[in-house]
Amino acid sequence: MPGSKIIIKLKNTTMMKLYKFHGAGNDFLIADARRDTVNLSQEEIVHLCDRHTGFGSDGLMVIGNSNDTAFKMKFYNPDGTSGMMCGNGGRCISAYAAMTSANDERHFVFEAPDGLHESWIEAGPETDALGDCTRVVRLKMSDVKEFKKYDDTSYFFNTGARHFVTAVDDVDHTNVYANGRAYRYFDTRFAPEGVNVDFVQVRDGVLHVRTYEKGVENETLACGTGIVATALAAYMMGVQPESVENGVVRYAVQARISLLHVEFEPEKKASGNITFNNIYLTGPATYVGEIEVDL
Ligand SMILES: N[C@@H](CCC[C@H](N)C(=O)O)C(=O)O
Repeated sequence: MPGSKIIIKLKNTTMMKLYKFHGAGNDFLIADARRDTVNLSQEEIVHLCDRHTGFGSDGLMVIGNSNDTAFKMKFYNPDGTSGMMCGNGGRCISAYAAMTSANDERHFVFEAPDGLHESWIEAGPETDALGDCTRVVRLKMSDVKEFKKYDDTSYFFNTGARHFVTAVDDVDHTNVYANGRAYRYFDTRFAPEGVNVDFVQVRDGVLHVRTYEKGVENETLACGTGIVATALAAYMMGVQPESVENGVVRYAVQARISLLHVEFEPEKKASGNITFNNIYLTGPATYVGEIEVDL
């Protein structure tokens, strides 16, 4: 298997492997319940994801067997909360499924918290000088049937996870941590669950986005459901897409360290409502290495 390998044996008992991936810098630990017995408590998830006292990640996923699809994905935030979709997680778990498949499979249908998803390995695997191994993964997201407009530059979308998207004049100098926390914790519009917050600025036809993620309670380097929400909001704000072909709208979205693409088909209903169908998120998913733990 390509990628660097770190084996950490804490005690000499039964071990569970965890695979470290990142999707555009949004990093995850993956446990494989198809092979190992995975029975993690919330406390253990919080510990594993902790950047100081654990291994560190923006979330943990469990890949499991499914009766009807290639696999089942369960996602946990680093605070142990779950029940939502994770876009970059969906791309990373697809890269992991490809990496562990017998015949280098490149297309998957899988179950996730918000329903069925389909993914394709579009390019790779390509190993870099550090031994990290990247695949370009295209992920079909759930259609979005409803959203909320607050004003011309701010929208709420549920793209599998809850997102508030707001346009800013200078995203590089936006205080994502302070402003994100203010919306997440103190804005009654999003209570009691809270919200992820995406700050976007359009520059040279590209959406530059920075996201405060709830559950991480900080800025992450990218957030897949947030990148999708940002592209849908940009469409509603009248931002010129990178292309429109046969009804398919495409935006380029620059997260902190990677460029991703979002495609979708907007549909205007007789009621005047707009829905977003056939939404795809495409970007890199990188295998970093594996660790072996006992808890
Ligand atoms: N990073 C994820 C989103 C994870 C869920 C989010 N933190 C929440 O609590 O809603 C992505 O790539 O979509």
